[in-house]
Amino acid sequence: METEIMASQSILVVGGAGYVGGHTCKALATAGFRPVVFDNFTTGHRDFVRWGPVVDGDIRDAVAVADAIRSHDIAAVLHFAACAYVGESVTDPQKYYDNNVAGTLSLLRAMLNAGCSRLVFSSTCAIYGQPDEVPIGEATAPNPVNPYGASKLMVERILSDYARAYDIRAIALRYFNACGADPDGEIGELRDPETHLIPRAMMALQGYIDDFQIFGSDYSTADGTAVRDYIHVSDLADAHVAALRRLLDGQAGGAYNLGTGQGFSVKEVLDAIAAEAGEALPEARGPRREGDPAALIADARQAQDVLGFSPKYSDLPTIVRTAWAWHRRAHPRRNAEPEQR
Ligand SMILES: NC(=O)c1ccc[n+]([C@@H]2O[C@H](COP(=O)([O-])OP(=O)(O)OC[C@H]3O[C@@H](n4cnc5c(N)ncnc54)[C@H](O)[C@@H]3O)[C@@H](O)[C@H]2O)c1
Ligand SMILES: O=c1ccn([C@@H]2O[C@H](COP(=O)(O)OP(=O)(O)O[C@H]3O[C@H](CO)[C@H](O)[C@H](O)[C@H]3O)[C@@H](O)[C@H]2O)c(=O)[nH]1
Repeated sequence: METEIMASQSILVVGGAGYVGGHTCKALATAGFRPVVFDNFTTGHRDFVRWGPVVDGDIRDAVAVADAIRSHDIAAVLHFAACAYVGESVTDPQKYYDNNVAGTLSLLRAMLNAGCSRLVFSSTCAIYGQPDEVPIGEATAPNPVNPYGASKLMVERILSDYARAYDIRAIALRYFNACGADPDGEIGELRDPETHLIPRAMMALQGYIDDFQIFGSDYSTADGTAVRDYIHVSDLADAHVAALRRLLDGQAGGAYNLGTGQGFSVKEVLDAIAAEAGEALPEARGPRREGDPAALIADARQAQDVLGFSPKYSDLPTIVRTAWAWHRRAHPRRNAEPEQR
């Protein structure tokens, strides 16, 4: 019998030069797909593009996206492109609704024009706002408390309306706290400015910031600091491959939480970082950051059941070890000698 050799399918990874998109390109290549990055490099990194070709472009340019889909014979789109700073979304909502919502409408127009109908979308636990109960299941009523979360919820709504009306099938993946770095050390988390707990703590250890603080010690949690569900970026990447396969198999779209179901407090995360680095962090405690809920923990059983989601790297020591290995390279220690005044 003749064996049919399938050419590897090309997947357009919009925002593929960023943190989660970059790791997902590696997972796609490992799984036998050909990732084609489409990115405007506002927050992305050229040296994160390692597993396939790149098209420089903006998702708000529907003609450029449609051209990329046609010229690379794209089978499906993974959509990571967005602005993703919660605080900035409050002070500059226009930027968020323009890039995240209008940008996605433009991307969808390009997909419809070019005949590409499968999409995996990066959503977030921010769509839930400040829910009263954890763990948070997908049926929890969404109630975003900032324009970033609102923009992601709007896109989810658009995707379900488009799925009903047009030939579009989409899976939204609602990540909780993405963290860690590629276990092989190829890429990691690199932003400017950096607002996230783990990279900020590591930048403080390496002498890059001197204002690191624990935001709030008076939450109703075991040690008073806020609790989050930290999910390793490589596990997120694998979940994207699983969601993609489901869509390419012709199965239904939907929305799935991605987390571990286990929460760690800020204090517990910092203790794990100190243990890995062999060095204590400054114990500076500041006020709560506005809009931060006390605890966000995922109920990710639907992702386990439907996508076979089974995190491999999301134990706290592995998260911290991979992040620290990357950060020491991205931010070599500086200011070893205290400045003379
Ligand atoms: N990092 C997290 O903890 C987290 C949690 C939940 C959801 N998300 C979502 O996951 C996605 C990826 O997040 P990330 O942390 O990797 O962010 P990131 O900033 O590292 O990546 C975003 C990428 O999209 C590109 N981009 C932005 N706007 C674009 C546009 N108009 N056209 C083309 N490219 C554009 C950027 O240059 C960058 O490469 C985002 O949609 C974010 O909202 C992230
Ligand atoms: O310097 C810091 C930075 C953060 N924190 C605390 O650490 C916890 C985690 O904060 P991150 O900024 O790392 O993450 P968030 O939980 O705020 O953000 C996550 O959820 C957001 C929605 O609420 C977005 O989806 C975002 O992309 C995602 O990382 C929070 O309690 C925060 O107050 C500190 O104590 N000090």
